[in-house]
Amino acid sequence: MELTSPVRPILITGAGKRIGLALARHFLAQQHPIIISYRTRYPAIAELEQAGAICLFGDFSTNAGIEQFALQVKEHCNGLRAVLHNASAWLSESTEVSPADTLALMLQIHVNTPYLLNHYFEPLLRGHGHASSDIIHFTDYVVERGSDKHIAYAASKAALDNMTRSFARKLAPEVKVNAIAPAMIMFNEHDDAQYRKEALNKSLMKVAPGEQEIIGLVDYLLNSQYVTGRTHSVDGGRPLR
Ligand SMILES: NC(=O)C1=CN([C@@H]2O[C@H](COP(=O)(O)OP(=O)(O)OC[C@H]3O[C@@H](n4cnc5c(N)ncnc54)[C@H](OP(=O)(O)O)[C@@H]3O)[C@@H](O)[C@H]2O)C=CC1
Ligand SMILES: Nc1nc2c(c(=O)[nH]1)N=C([C@H](O)[C@@H](O)CO)CN2
Repeated sequence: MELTSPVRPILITGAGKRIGLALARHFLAQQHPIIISYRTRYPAIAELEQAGAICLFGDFSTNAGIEQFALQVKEHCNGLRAVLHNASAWLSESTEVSPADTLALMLQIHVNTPYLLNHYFEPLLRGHGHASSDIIHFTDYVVERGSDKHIAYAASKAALDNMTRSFARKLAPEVKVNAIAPAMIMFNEHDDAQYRKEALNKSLMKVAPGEQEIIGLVDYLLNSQYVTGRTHSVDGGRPLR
């Protein structure tokens, strides 16, 4: 993509699989330029490259890795339409990883990464007019109720939720900043039948809706001229169970 492309790309982190990949395919289908980060080079990365996406390696486990990715992005564009902070790891407390390391890993991907990338990309998001750019933080339903098995994960997502309001105040009115707080959207391959049954029973709607539910909300937020600083739940009525 030419640096002078009139259409600013949408940046999606962690877009090699699942929700991030579905978002990447969605915007490519709309002929909107995208830049994605990947850590593992899944087969889908080649598909995205062939479809015209700029796919950049990004390992956010260190601050140096975050900076390296940000500098690569700046070499490929002189403006951004949106930054979708999708990259995440759903770590539970376990005997294999110490509590200190679990907390550090969760804070690194869910706090350090969006915090630093928002600062690196501010100049690329600003300067394009009123409500012309967006940041979307992907948080989680557990921000509002906690989790006894994913304590560090929930705490890090709660920090990300708070940063939504801070960055909304800092960057308005040029840049809107919102959070999407999903509950069960899609299972992981290793989820067994019993887990799936129990997980579906936790919401009123009793389904795992899939990526399209998130895509529709992202499109709504990108098209809004007014909505900012808010967390948008996608939880099937789970709080009401
Ligand atoms: N799926 C669901 O039902 C729910 C999802 N969410 C949130 O929605 C978002 C998307 O969910 P989902 O698609 O399931 O996400 P995944 O768990 O599939 O992870 C998304 C991507 O994040 C990347 N990633 C993880 N750690 C790092 C890192 N240190 N550096 C760079 N990339 C990294 C992974 O790369 P790699 O594969 O190479 O490790 C992966 O491709 C997440 O923020 C998640 O927390 C919230 C609630 C429910
Ligand atoms: N990074 C991820 N975060 C989360 C995932 C996931 O697969 N990757 N999955 C969930 C669950 O679906 C949970 O919402 C079920 O109650 C949460 N976060």
